Order: sequence, then structure tokens, then C-alpha cells
Amino acid sequence: MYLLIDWGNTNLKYIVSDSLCSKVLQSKPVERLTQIESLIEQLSAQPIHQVLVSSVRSDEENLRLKQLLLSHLQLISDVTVEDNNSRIYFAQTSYQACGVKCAYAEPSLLGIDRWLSIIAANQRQQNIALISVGTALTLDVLTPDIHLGGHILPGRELMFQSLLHTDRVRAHSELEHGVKDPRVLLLGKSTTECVHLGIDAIFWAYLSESIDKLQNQYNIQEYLITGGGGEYWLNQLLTKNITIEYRATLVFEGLALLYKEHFKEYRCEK
Ligand SMILES: Nc1ncnc2c1ncn2[C@@H]1O[C@H](COP(=O)(O)OP(=O)(O)OP(=O)(O)O)[C@@H](O)[C@H]1O
Ligand SMILES: CC(C)(CO)[C@@H](O)C(=O)NCCC(=O)O
Repeated sequence: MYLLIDWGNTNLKYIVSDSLCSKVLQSKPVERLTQIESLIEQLSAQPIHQVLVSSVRSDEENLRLKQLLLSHLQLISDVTVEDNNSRIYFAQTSYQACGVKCAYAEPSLLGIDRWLSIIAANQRQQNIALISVGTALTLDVLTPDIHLGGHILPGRELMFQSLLHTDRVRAHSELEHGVKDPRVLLLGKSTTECVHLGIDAIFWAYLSESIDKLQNQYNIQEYLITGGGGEYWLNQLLTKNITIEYRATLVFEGLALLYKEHFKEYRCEK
């Protein structure tokens, strides 16, 4: 069994799969955890043989994850620590991988989650815009085999927290009356409503305007959207005249592709 991990700034997401083929990964449920310690409990006695990791966390946090995984692997198999070390693969950004070239002059500075999504999207060999709505909102644009660059914005929670830091804007993290349509300029009648509607309006204006520019400048054929807020924004963007798809497994698909490029012995059964 393969364990694929996407450790973001808020959650650790994972998939357990007996195959690294994109089609199989796309059909797997993505599990979400807030504490990495609960990963081991969740896996319990599953026979994991190889772990693939995408992590935007610090070296220190990655080491903690590695130690946790090693102790789990040791419990379920009788091989040595050295053998087990090679069973944990941490993906890294590079200048070129799986046929695609990175836009950054210093590729190691591009977030691995973005790079893996780019690698997965490049399989389609089209002009693609990738939108990830998580802790940060990111945009990446690629034409076949070339990453052109992108944007990074603070995500909803970061914007929300930055206002709470003033200590005067006392908003609740959830709206009392559910989601409101961000395409209409609705006006809030409480601090919480004002903050939520304001932040949604920023995202809507940004996404709507960026899509219009992307259509004109890059002739985008397809949009792929992912991340915790991906489904919500997919629904809002359906009114735009674009081809757009929500893909929860995009980072995992890229992770599997990069791993397979490194360890060429892996073959996807047809
Ligand atoms: N409707 C929404 N609009 C904007 N952001 C949202 C929405 N719903 C959820 N989010 C954001 O998504 C995030 C959780 O998603 P996800 O689990 O993909 O993030 P993450 O673990 O932080 O991943 P990463 O660090 O890779 O972005 C939260 O920070 C939350 O604020
Ligand atoms: C932007 C985030 C936080 C999105 O998860 C991540 O990709 C990251 O930490 N990136 C590093 C900076 C960059 O991509 O240029």
C-alpha cells in the first residue's frame, strides 16, 4: 500500500492507495487531519510499504513527521531503520520535472504543493490555469511543458485573522445565516457579516478579473480548482464562460508522477 501525504499550512491531507496511477488516485477519498499524531491511529494496521510526502512545513516539522512515520513502519514490518528510511520520499521542487519547466529563477522557492499540481496539470498538454483555495489562494498558469508563473494571496482565514489582530474588529469565524452570493455586493449589518462579505468580495473580484485577463492574454483552455475552498469557488465561477473542474487529488497525482520519474521501476498497469 502507498500512503500519499499533502501537508499544508492548515491540514494534513492523505490518501492510501494500492496504485500510483492517476485514474486510481482520482477515485480515492482525501482524508483530512488537523494533528499529525492522529495519522498513525487512523492508519492502524494498514500495511503501508511506501510513503510519498508533499510538505510546505519547516525542516523541523518534516523531521517530526518522518520520525512518526518511521515508528509506524517499524511496527508493521521487520525491516531495518535504513530500509525504512528509503520508504519515505519527500518531493522537492526543481527546475524541470516530468517534462515541465518551472517559471522561478530559484525553483526551490516555489511551494512543492504548487509544483506538484503543475506537474499533474501538464499531463493534459493544454493552456491551463490552476487555482488553489487553501491557507493561501494561489494561481499558476501553464502552457504545454512551460510554467509561466502565478500569484499568491492571503487566504480567507489569514485575512480574517489579520482583522482580529486589531482587537477592535470582533467577528465570528462563521456567518450566522450561511453563505451569501459574492457576485452581488451585499452589505453586512454586523461585524461578522461585514468581514465575511468583504473577504468574499475580494476573492470574487480577484478571481473574476483574473479569469477575464487570462482568457485574453493566455487563451486558457481549462481551469482546475483545488483546496479546502475549491468546491465553493467552483460553484461561484460556473457563471463564467469557462471550462472548470474541481480536482481534490491534484497534488497527490503530481506527487505520484514525480515519484515514478525518480524511481523508474514503477509501472502503471494498463
Ligand atoms: N469558501 C472559502 N473561501 C475561501 N477559503 C476557504 C473557503 N472554504 C475554506 N477555505 C480555506 O481553506 C483552508 C482549508 O483548506 P485546505 O485544507 O486545502 O488548506 P490547507 O491545509 O491550508 O492547505 P494548504 O496549506 O495546502 O493551502 C482554510 O484555510 C480555509 O480558510
Ligand atoms: C503559497 C503556499 C503557502 C500555498 O500552499 C505554498 O505553496 C508555499 O509555501 N509556497 C512558497 C512560496 C512560493 O510558492 O513562492
